[in-house]
Amino acid sequence: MFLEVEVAAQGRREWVPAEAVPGTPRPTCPTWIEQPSPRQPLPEGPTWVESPSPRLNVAETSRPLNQFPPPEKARACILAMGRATPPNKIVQSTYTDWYFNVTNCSHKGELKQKMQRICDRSGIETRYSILTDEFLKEHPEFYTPGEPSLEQRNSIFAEEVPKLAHEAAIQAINEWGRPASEITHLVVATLTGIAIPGADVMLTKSLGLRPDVNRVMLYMLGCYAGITALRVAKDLAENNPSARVLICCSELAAPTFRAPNEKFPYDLVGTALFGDGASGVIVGAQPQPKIERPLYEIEWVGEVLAPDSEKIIEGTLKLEGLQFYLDRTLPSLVSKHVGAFCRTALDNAPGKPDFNDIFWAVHSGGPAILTAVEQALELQPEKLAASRQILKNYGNISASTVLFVLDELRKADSEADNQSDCEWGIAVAFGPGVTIEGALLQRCRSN
Ligand SMILES: CC(C)(COP(=O)(O)OP(=O)(O)OC[C@H]1O[C@@H](n2cnc3c(N)ncnc32)[C@H](O)[C@@H]1OP(=O)(O)O)[C@@H](O)C(=O)NCCC(=O)NCCSC(=O)CC(=O)O
Repeated sequence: MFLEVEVAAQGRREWVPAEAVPGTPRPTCPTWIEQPSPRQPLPEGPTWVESPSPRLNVAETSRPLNQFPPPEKARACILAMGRATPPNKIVQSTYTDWYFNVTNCSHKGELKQKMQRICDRSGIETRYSILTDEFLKEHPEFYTPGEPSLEQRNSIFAEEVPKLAHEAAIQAINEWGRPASEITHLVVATLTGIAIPGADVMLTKSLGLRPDVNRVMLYMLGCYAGITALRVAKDLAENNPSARVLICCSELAAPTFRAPNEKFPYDLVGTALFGDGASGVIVGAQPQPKIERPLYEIEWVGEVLAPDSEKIIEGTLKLEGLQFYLDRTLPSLVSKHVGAFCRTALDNAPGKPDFNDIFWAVHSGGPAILTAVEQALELQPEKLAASRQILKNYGNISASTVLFVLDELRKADSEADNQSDCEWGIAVAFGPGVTIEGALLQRCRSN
């Protein structure tokens, strides 16, 4: 315990250990309580009573939770970004025919028309996938109803996830301009399969990182994991002198790929929207002058759970792969809670700017998600141009999406970067929970 005392001779105040101040009672230690011996029957515990959930309104949750570090600490910055996709490009306008054909379901006319309607309204023109004709010929278990495929899927993902992450990481490292051996921490996020050892180990080897690089693996979080990775990287960079954190998000849509089935209409939504892609990001504080060129300073990162929403996005790992349930109410739920969350984030910026005074990197979950955010925040349509462009070119690439949007926004020649005048911005993503996670960023002007 420390007490603030006045140093008499000098008239200033400082913090000293309590025991150094005469007359201060010593803090009492918790007393040891006799426990019943294990042989005695345990006293009956309280029974589990179903209590009404606290029904916290997101707007009412106590904030600020994340106003760390204190201002004198150097903020973490995004120092470089890279992205990668598999070579196989899907053209969305022809996808329905290909999908029903390759899964031997062309006879399911009504379902096929529904899929076509979803694809037409998806806002997507192209996306990327490891699933080619040749691949699916070799792996009929991916679409044969009732055929177990978890083992095959996992062994394929164990190779493909780090492979894609490697490409994105190499781009980021090249842009960063320092050797891979100077990466001190590695944070890897994926929703695609589970491997032991994981993609973090494969990447450490393939990228030539130091064997004592400190690794963190984020499995199965969902689309908000790109921001979670930024949050972890920010903490690591701000609390470890000279740390340089490599983030890799690597996502494939293949875990949920299966033949269309009338019983699971939400499968069609996922199959129409999700694509493959990996993102590499390097984060560090106190950039080295003339070597490192910071892109964004990460001012604040936070997340919040929407109340009573656990069943809105659900994944179930089955022998036939990952079953992903997407409730139709997701866009309206996002719309209900995103405003309070983003206001909290933005209150950390000087002058508390308005939503239309900043740049936006919103997770391109689907056109209905983007419209929900646009309407809830009353954003001018151009504010989500980068998010819509990433959706159009890549689809929803889960955790990588929001990082692709940020990468798009920082490219001065990008069509979507019509917000380069804005100094402050918010990157925000959504996923199971339902979780809203976001970062307040300040654009670095040295670029
Ligand atoms: C799917 C859409 C592109 C469809 O566009 P529109 O809404 O404009 O069109 P629409 O209403 O006519 O819908 C077209 C058809 O899709 C059906 N449909 C829409 N949403 C559905 C759902 N969740 N489950 C089952 N069917 C659904 C409609 O009933 C309709 O069928 P019919 O034509 O037969 O009447 C859009 O609704 C959308 O963007 N939805 C949000 C998708 C989403 O949840 N994304 C987040 C993914 S999760 C994520 O990003 C986070 C994470 O994974 O962690």
